[in-house]
Amino acid sequence: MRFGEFLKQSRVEKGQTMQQLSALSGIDQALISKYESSKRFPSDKHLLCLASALDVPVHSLKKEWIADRILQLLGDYDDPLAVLTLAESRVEYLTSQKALQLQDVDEYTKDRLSELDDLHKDWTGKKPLNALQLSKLQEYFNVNYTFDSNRIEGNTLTLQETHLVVNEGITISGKSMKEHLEAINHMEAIGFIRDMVTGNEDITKRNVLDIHRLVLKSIDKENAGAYRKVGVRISGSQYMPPDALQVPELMDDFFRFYQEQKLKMHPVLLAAEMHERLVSIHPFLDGNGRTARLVMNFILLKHGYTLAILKGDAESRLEYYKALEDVQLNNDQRPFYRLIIRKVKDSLKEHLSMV
Ligand SMILES: Nc1ncnc2c1ncn2[C@@H]1O[C@H](COP(=O)(O)OP(=O)(O)OP(=O)(O)O)[C@@H](O)[C@H]1O
Repeated sequence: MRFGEFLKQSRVEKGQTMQQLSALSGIDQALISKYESSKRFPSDKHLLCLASALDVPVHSLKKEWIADRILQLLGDYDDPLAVLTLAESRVEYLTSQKALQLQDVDEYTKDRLSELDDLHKDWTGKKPLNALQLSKLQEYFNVNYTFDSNRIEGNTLTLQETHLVVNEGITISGKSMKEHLEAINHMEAIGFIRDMVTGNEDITKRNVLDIHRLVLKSIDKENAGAYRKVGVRISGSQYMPPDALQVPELMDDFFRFYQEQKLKMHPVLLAAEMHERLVSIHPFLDGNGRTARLVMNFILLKHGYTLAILKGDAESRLEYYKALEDVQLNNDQRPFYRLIIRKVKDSLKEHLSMV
């Protein structure tokens, strides 16, 4: 049934003439006639007026209306089912985000969080560290973090080589310019998120784009700091990131979610959640993982935690990807939360052992 037929049926069932519906809804009778013959589609405002005049729930009218608009959009496109399948996967993703609601945290995760809270207290108790000690610690963890984050992405610089490139300015023979730039850029991006913390800044569209711009600086000028305009696939994964057209809106949701949750969620879960949401939207052509890990670490640092480092060896990478897929395909956040909690714990313990 088309929207117009549905409208007409609802009117006839109520025993109303078109004239009566016009009087009750305040919509011109000629226009109602066009709606009923599906020659025109009502605006949202007119949908509300019609629903109230006919005493039917607005969502039932809206549902028919949307179905018709989709049909109109598909037109004579030669593979409408492919479009609908794609749209369906997006709907699943959006509903799994539960319109910005979070599923309850399970007992096991709560227990792990409470262990973290104790370690966090111990770490806070060590502050303030003296300036030299602090800069040594930061240098050590910045290099380790850069090494592993870039290794996940396929960079082949070793830990030692990463140190030589970023701290000594040495060029490693046999390694590409891109690999050198990735290391240098990542160090700069860590400096940027640390400055954001010092400057009491927060997650905003501008800051996230700036982080991404730094990650791809001098590597991909065209895409650095810009949302993608084309579709992407994540190799080896069944999960399909959303269509490029949806990226700006999903990113607006991402920032809105942060604003709504930042004072409610446990900071470590918030950091994990923002990480997962960003890589699932996959707003960039490249550099999504590195940017999302930097965003996560910004949130951790902002709340007095230390850098959480996801390792780049094959086994750890697999666990990381599998945990992401559990959220994306099975709507199960637990493995990803637990992975991040474990990484934050390892980092706090290692920091504590060094002071
Ligand atoms: N289902 C998934 N399986 C694997 N990776 C996923 C999945 N969903 C999202 N991702 C993210 O995609 C990232 C890869 O995307 P992209 O190549 O754009 O990022 P990158 O920063 O260039 O590389 P990398 O994150 O590997 O360092 C992964 O690191 C991971 O964070």
